[in-house]
Amino acid sequence: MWRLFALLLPVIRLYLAGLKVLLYQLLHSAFTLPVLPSKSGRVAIVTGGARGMGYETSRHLASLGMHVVIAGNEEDEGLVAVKKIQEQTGQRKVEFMYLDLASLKSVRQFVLRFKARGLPLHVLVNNAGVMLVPERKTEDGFELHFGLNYLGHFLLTNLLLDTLRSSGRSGQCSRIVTISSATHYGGRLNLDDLQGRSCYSSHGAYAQSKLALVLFTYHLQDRLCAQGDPVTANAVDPGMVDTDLYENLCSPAQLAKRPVAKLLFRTPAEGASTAIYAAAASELEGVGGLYLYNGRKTESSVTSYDEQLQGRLWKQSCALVGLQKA
Ligand SMILES: NC(=O)c1ccc[n+]([C@@H]2O[C@H](COP(=O)([O-])OP(=O)(O)OC[C@H]3O[C@@H](n4cnc5c(N)ncnc54)[C@H](O)[C@@H]3O)[C@@H](O)[C@H]2O)c1
Repeated sequence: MWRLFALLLPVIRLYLAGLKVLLYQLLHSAFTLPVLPSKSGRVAIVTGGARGMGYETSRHLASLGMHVVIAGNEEDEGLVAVKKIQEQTGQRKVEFMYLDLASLKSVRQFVLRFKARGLPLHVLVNNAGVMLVPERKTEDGFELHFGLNYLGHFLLTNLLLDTLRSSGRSGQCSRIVTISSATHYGGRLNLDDLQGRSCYSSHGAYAQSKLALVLFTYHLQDRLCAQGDPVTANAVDPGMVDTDLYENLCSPAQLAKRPVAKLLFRTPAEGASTAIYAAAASELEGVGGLYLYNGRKTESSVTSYDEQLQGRLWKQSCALVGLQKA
């Protein structure tokens, strides 16, 4: 009985968070991006930039003149996306680089290849993600949602920090934009069981990974501030958006989702607008540590502001990915 309850609770929490977002989307129109300044000569990496919101983010940043690196694990899809963006925006400096966030080795290799190019880095969009995948492990043995959505981005960001730092300056900070989700409000972070071994729930695992990304963003911003680095870190909640992310919903939920998505979900372009805003808006110059939803600063969950938890998660994450400095 207790086990059934423990399994159902994360499902209920996730669907409640979803319902709240749908209600909001029913009553409010999508955030409209203001005209953004040219970003010619600047470089961005967008993880999972080949489809969904990542594609829209890559396309928009390229249209602002940025050199965009789409970092993803599906090469064919990535190359098609590059071609489409080049044709639509006229920006030739759009490229695909292989990155599998479910492999720490791949993350390290990606960073080495990127750094070997000698390019600066002004914007890192931690966008890639998976949701509700049946229990699976990453190459390194981590629960997939935690390992890919969170730990992969944790390592990627940390390894790219020196380049972000040296590419930014006062008045023109480099920016880290990390895509979280409203599901983080229902997320629970169990530092003694981050891999969900005691009672696995894909719903709980997804929500936990998205909560971990908010905790990470706030702690990262504090560290950047303390060191006086010209880099900012913000978290973005895109709302509910009609993308392939929902492909792992069970069949009845898929059937129910289709008409609801048509009516109430945002399009990928609408969903990406807050991430693009965080990456490029002049109003956000030098501003970090925010949770942005529908183009505005919003309160994230009470747990996400727990500084002790942020610090403990950071330390544990360093140990898990093999980073020396905690
Ligand atoms: N769609 C929504 O309603 C919604 C709501 C809240 C948050 N989000 C978040 O938005 C982000 C983008 O999702 P989306 O909705 O555009 O979905 P999507 O499925 O269209 O895009 C996900 C991207 O992640 C990439 N990816 C998956 N596994 C990867 C791996 N191992 N290595 C590298 N890249 C990998 C995919 O190739 C794809 O490009 C995700 O982080 C998701 O959690 C989405």
